[in-house]
Amino acid sequence: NQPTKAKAKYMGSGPSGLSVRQDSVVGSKDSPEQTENNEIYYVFNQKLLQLCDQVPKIPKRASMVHTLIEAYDLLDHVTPVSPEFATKDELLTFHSQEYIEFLERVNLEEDSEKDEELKQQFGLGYDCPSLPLVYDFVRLVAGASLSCAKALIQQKCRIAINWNGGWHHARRDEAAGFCYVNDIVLAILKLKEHFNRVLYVDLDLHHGDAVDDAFIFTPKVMTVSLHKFSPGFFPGTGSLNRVGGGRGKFYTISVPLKDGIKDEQYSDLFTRVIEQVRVKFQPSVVVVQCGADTLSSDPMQSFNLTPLGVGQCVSRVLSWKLPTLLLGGGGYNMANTARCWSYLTGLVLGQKLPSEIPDHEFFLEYGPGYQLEVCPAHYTNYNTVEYMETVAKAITKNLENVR
Ligand SMILES: CC1(C)CN(C2CCCC2)C(=O)N1c1ccccc1/C=C/C(=O)NO
Ligand SMILES: [Zn+2]
Repeated sequence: NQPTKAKAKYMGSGPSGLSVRQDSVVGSKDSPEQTENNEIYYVFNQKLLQLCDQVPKIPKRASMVHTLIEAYDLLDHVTPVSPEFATKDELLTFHSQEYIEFLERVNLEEDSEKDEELKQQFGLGYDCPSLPLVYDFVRLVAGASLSCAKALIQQKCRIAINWNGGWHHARRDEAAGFCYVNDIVLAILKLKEHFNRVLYVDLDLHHGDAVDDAFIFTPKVMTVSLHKFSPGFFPGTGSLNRVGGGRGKFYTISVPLKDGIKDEQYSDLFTRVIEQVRVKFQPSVVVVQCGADTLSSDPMQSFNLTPLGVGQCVSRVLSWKLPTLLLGGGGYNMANTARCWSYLTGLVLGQKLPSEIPDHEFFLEYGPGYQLEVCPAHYTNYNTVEYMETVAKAITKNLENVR
């Protein structure tokens, strides 16, 4: 029961070229407006998939994730919700007017030489190639994460999922690190209006720098980021002594790791840190960025995790039974990213998925084994026991200053 295709009505070309009225229907087509109070909101529509499929470096990833989840019959157990476009005002709660109006203007341009230096100024260029319909993409990605935040606030669900969100590097006034809009900051700002203490957990290979920066001075949002930290590795921030500042000091937790870490060591450290965070911070809502570029066969070739390791961390957070928002993020081995996020969706539903990849449009991408499981690679693990102890002890010490 997919949401019917959002009935987009093009009302002639406005200033941005396309002004679309989005009648998003909630729930299934045969029960419009009806939303059984299901526990799990799953946000998507065809427009969002189409826009995300076009993002370079992750071609068709959005559709691969969605169709694998559908092929495993998981959509029958969630409430599929078609997201609204974020309004310009909603985008402006974090992003600058100049940046947003720039995206609005270049939305329709082909990749012309025009505005070239302007594009550079706003981060479009190398790490963030110009996207066709970039403004529509930004508004719908942000709208999807905001739809999740609103559903959690209105208690329409306890868990909300947007696998097309999680763009943690986007800055207030520029695209960065392949992120064009910071849907995470927008969602947290919305959640913060109704929840006292928001916990943000970033499991992506990369440090969630722009989310950290957005909340570095407030004790209302605690950010915990596990990431690769090594000379020259993007974004270069997230060292152990990055603890936040002002009234927010010690409410930023950085967990810097080395290449080669595997499921057990990763989830053990995560558990040690996050259980202390839970006791000290007592979050009222949790946002988890589940970037899958930590998996063993990701082109990043850095960490050596499998979906089981990521799942152990997500399960730990879900066991707290708090309102929880799950987001996507990095992940450049498309099939393994789809495997990971399908596995996590099954986890949320308490469903064990069969190992055989079900037949569906992208079946051949899962060869030669056509299995759900991801095998660890034979990487050297540079995270010694001593190093892990040092990290855990430093974080414990910092957390003594909280509460
Ligand atoms: C352009 C991509 C995103 C792709 N890529 C690899 C993977 C596969 C081919 C090269 C990168 O290193 N990228 C980046 C380049 C510059 C800055 C940031 C990133 C990635 C950020 C990220 O994942 N944050 O969570
Ligand atoms: Zn990443």
